[in-house]
Amino acid sequence: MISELVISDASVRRGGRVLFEGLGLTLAAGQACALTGPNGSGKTSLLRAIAGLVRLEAGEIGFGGAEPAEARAAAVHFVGHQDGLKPGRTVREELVFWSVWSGGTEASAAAAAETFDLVRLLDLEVRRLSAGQRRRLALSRTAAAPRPLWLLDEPLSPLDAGWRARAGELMAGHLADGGMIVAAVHDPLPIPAVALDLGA
Ligand SMILES: Nc1ncnc2c1ncn2[C@@H]1O[C@H](COP(=O)(O)OP(=O)(O)OP(=O)(O)O)[C@@H](O)[C@H]1O
Repeated sequence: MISELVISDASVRRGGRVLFEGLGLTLAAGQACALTGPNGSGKTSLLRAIAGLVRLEAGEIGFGGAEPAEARAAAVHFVGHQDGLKPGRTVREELVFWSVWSGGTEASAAAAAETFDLVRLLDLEVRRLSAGQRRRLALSRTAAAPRPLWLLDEPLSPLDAGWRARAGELMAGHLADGGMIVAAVHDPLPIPAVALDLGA
């Protein structure tokens, strides 16, 4: 279990351009960060750097003393903007795959399907889902296996008003349980969050 995320003096370069430098962020258990900034300012790149998928040019990302590779493998859910779902799998196959892969079980996958109202869609191929249903399926990974740090890239954008509110409740519940969230957003997050603006 990790209980802290500390980013210090971080810089990331992509395509020959420095996206940000000298960036710092400290999150404790129970805290969220709303990452904002114009298109191309580096929000996704920062989430990917926290997940270990993009190399920092300078600086450090620490997980409260845990070994970074282990923390990333066992304590982080990354729900990307491109949600990484396989179009030819059924919702059930996708949910069970991600659940077992991230340390959950078939039973926790079934519970996640209930939580995200996916039960009637379980036999449908992912390619047939609407944008909001796809996002609910991607977000259901967070319920299928408990992991303390959620990295969410525009988690609410395709969701309707009811699901935005429900996602806010689920995020608030995660924070109340001592979890942490870093979410890249263009609209305000429906939970209290530290603001980090890459466009500032
Ligand atoms: N693999 C790559 N090679 C070259 N440039 C890249 C690569 N990945 C991202 N970039 C560039 O880095 C910049 C930041 O991209 P990023 O996706 O992090 O921005 P963002 O703030 O999430 O944008 P948006 O709000 O549009 O989602 C963009 O100019 C993008 O073209």
